[in-house]
Amino acid sequence: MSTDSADLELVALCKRYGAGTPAVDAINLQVRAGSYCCLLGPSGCGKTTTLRMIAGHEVATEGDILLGARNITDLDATQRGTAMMFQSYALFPHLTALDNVAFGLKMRGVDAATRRKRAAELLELVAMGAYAARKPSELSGGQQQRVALARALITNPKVLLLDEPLSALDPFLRVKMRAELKRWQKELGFSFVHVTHSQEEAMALADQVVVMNAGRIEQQGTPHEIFNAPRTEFVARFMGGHNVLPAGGAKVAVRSDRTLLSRAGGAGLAATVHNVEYQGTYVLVTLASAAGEIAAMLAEAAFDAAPWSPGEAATVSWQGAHAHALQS
Ligand SMILES: Nc1ncnc2c1ncn2[C@@H]1O[C@H](COP(=O)(O)OP(=O)(O)OP(=O)(O)O)[C@@H](O)[C@H]1O
Repeated sequence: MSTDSADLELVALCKRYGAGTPAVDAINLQVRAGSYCCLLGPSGCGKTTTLRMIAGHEVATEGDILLGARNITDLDATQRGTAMMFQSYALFPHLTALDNVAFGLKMRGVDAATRRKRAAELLELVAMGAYAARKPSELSGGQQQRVALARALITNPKVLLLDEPLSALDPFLRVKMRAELKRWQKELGFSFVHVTHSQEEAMALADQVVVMNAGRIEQQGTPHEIFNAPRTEFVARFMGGHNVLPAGGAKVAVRSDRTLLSRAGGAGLAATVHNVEYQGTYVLVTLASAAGEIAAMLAEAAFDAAPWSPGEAATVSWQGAHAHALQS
């Protein structure tokens, strides 16, 4: 399998469907060759439109898409060096796994013997050689995903584009296939650009997380950077696991497992416990305060040593080093 990945770059890329707010608003993004990038954001933020412009399924209104040394903005989808894997895998129900995989080469005019040989090699690569003669309805969700991956790989892409590839799977299989996708990406050595609305999925998979909001990139970085130093209130709230709290006329984000509760009063925010939820390793204590709802994740042993009950008054505080100033 060739692994000639290339850097992907989006330069001031825009998509407007009509008057009003653009679906994608002049985004700049670099995805390094051989890396796993997740486009993450709520419904309607423009992530699918961005992916479809990279794939050539949607025309860019303005801006450029560069792949290695080539400007692919206006090229036909089949000429770009990208391949797409869809949410429902989009396998043809009446074709066998082998013919589904071979299909991409048929479209490119490759002769039948060559395309079947190549398709068989790719099915072996994804450990599906034994299922070559089966139709999609005779395969499990995970097996269909592997066939879809082999089908995307047959055109030798430099970048694989994945649109919510795990959302059709049940939660158990989703976690299993997530690990498999990551392994394939490392083994194949080329870039994956994966659209998801799941924070957990992006954190588990990505080298680079790109958080989008209303057509713009709100923040990008490693999962660790995004989770530990959210730059805006949107990112802190969207990633979860943080409280957004007032501090000196500005707002800061503090992780809920670093939010401290005391009965002694002193410096901090006055709050009232309104719910206590046992979660195993942690106990989640939610409180009402003038700054809105606050969540504190207390280690089980700490909670057991001094339990909290609904209705109790508490003072919420945090260490300065654990607070991240947020841009408005
Ligand atoms: N063909 C279209 N015509 C008009 N507007 C569109 C079209 N496709 C998308 N949009 C609009 O562009 C914006 C971005 O849509 P997009 O599908 O990229 O969002 P998304 O982040 O992928 O959301 P989701 O997670 O729901 O798929 C939305 O406001 C959407 O309504």
